[in-house]
Amino acid sequence: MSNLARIAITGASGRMGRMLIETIGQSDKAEVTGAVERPGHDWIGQDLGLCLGGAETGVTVTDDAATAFAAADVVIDFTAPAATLGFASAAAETGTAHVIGTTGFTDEDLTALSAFGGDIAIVRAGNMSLGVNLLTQITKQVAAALGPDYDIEVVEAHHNRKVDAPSGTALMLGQAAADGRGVDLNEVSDRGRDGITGARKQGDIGFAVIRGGGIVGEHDVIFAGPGERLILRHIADDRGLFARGALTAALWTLGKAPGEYDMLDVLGL
Ligand SMILES: NC(=O)C1=CN([C@@H]2O[C@H](COP(=O)(O)OP(=O)(O)OC[C@H]3O[C@@H](n4cnc5c(N)ncnc54)[C@H](O)[C@@H]3O)[C@@H](O)[C@H]2O)C=CC1
Ligand SMILES: O=C(O)C1=N[C@H](C(=O)O)C[C@H](O)C1
Repeated sequence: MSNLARIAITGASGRMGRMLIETIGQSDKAEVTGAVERPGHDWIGQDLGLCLGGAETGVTVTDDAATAFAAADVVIDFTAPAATLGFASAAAETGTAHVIGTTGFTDEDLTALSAFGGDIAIVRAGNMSLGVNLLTQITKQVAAALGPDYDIEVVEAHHNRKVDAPSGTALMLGQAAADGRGVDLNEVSDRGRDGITGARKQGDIGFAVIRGGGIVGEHDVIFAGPGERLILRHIADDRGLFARGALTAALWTLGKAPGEYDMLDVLGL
């Protein structure tokens, strides 16, 4: 019997699904034992390896999440909010830990997800990279140090296939800035400017969004103050960055008590 952690991948054919399968394939600590796609997808019923243009793996792509999860130690899920809510319910039923990279949740979705943290270990982060999670800590520190005459703006850029905005990462950075200032992000965030907007309101945290080409993910936190600007920047060069973070999180969940965790817990930041 193998000592490898058994991992089920949802959204197996997606950009992140493929990257996760490649990353886990190179790991000596884990193996892909399940692959889930949405009902009606071409890959359902086919061998995962053949779908990816490689050798047969013995893993059949399925739309039956519960069966795939029951045979896994942990699920890694980068799909879409509605799908992830369903997967959290299935993972809670099968007692399988759930690593969530999906972004674009509403506050109601997040409340619903929280309930499953009573049954299983859930790690959720809008960005699984070490650099961004470190940047949230730095952003909080800088926001706490600078007064309200430093305007905070979060600018993010992503590829033209991304469906949610602002990005999960931008929201993490905005939350960190709000935490640093001791304010409620919902009360100060300015997420859409168009037309005669009036002057900027002091204390707001603004978000701006760029979509184009194949940009993997870029984030700036700008502190624009009297006579100077401080800009904190993260650039992701390669999606493998997120997949490696997700695998680290998946291995970290093994033996963990039920609860809601994030990458700061995983990385010990
Ligand atoms: N937290 C992080 O570090 C990162 C998060 N993301 C997030 O991950 C998510 C996915 O991103 P991509 O892979 O670029 O998107 P994608 O569109 O390439 O892939 C999504 C996959 O999910 C599948 N899917 C959708 N509904 C499903 C269902 N009900 N059952 C099974 N499969 C289903 C789709 O068929 C598709 O294969 C997005 O929310 C994105 O923002 C992406 C990169 C890094
Ligand atoms: O959709 C993406 O691609 C990414 N999504 C995440 C986000 O919304 O922040 C993380 C990363 O920036 C790539």
